[in-house]
Amino acid sequence: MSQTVLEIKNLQVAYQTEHGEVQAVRGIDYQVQKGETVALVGESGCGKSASVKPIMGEKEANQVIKTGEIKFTYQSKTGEKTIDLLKVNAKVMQSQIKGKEIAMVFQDPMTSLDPTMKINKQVAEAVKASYPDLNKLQVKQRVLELIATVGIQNAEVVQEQYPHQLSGGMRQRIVIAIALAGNPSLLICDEPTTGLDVTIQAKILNLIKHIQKSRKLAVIFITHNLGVVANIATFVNVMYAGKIVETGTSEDIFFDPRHPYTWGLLTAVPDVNEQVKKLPTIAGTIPNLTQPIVGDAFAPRNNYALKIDFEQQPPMFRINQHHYAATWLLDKRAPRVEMPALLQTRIAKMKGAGEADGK
Ligand SMILES: Nc1ncnc2c1ncn2[C@@H]1O[C@H](COP(=O)(O)OP(=O)(O)OP(=O)(O)O)[C@@H](O)[C@H]1O
Repeated sequence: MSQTVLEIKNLQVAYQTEHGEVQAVRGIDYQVQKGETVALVGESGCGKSASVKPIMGEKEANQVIKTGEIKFTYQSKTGEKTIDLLKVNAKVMQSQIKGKEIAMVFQDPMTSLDPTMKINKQVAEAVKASYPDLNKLQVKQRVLELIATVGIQNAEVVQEQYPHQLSGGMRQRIVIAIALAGNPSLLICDEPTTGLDVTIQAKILNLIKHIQKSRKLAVIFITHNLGVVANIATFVNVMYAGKIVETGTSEDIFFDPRHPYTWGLLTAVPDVNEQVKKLPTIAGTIPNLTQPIVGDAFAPRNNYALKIDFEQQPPMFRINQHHYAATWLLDKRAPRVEMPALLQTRIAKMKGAGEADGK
């Protein structure tokens, strides 16, 4: 039986600026179940972070929640509880939810770690914040356990070091240990591997996958690089200009993508087997979100756009029970359009490799 940990309904977030109101999140809906990883993927500025900050109760002075619900279900001291995170007061958020039930791992570990404090002290603070009744020895043991949980073998040595003495990958492991200190039910990872070199990136991704599986965590994984989530996401939500434009399982998105924006993102993922001098990028830029958007926000950059794309917002067309895409190309009146040849070749190769592996 699946258990819904997070349910977001019609979330709309704007920012007030001197140039007008930026409609950063224009109505998104999705759920995260226990033991699932949901990826939010899209170019910079498409609203990934803006849609996730309200989950953590983060509120910039110019942020306005236009409407929506963020239902979070967790085990409180008195049993299972469902709350709307948009309605929880800041004190409860700080004392009971943030860093405890919901934890976050950011891109740059140095912004999460205190450069002047030894690792053991930083992990211990996180442990004590969630378990104030533990004695000194219990805290010490828990710190070592957490450091070992994130795959650090010489925990005794590492815990005595300062962040600058560790590599980027090790620092990110410590940030993950701190995030796990309160035994959260939801972990939000915001570009956790960006900036790390490819082999370290793969190791951190494996670690997150392992932790997610062994603890049956619900994970939201934010990235601009679709390639990163291929092996860890249960579901992928592709975001563009503040909306989810395609949603499906990893298999749906990687083997049967339907939105031209998803085609663009997939084409931009480097393929180690292809000798491409310059990676194709999606031409053009995201729209100005202070101006009203008519039709499909992606239409001006979409080589496959139909006349109606410039006039009417496409609905989410159903492809299968969990795969939907908002593109007029899926309307039964639309001409038949094939995805770019490069992508077709890649998918055929991936399918071939999968079959050869017996998958
Ligand atoms: N505090 C703010 N004030 C004004 N505009 C903001 C603020 N934060 C975000 N925005 C705008 O909201 C839109 C969505 O930004 P957001 O940071 O959510 O995008 P993102 O997809 O997370 O991008 P990135 O990958 O670069 O973090 C962008 O147009 C951005 O400029």
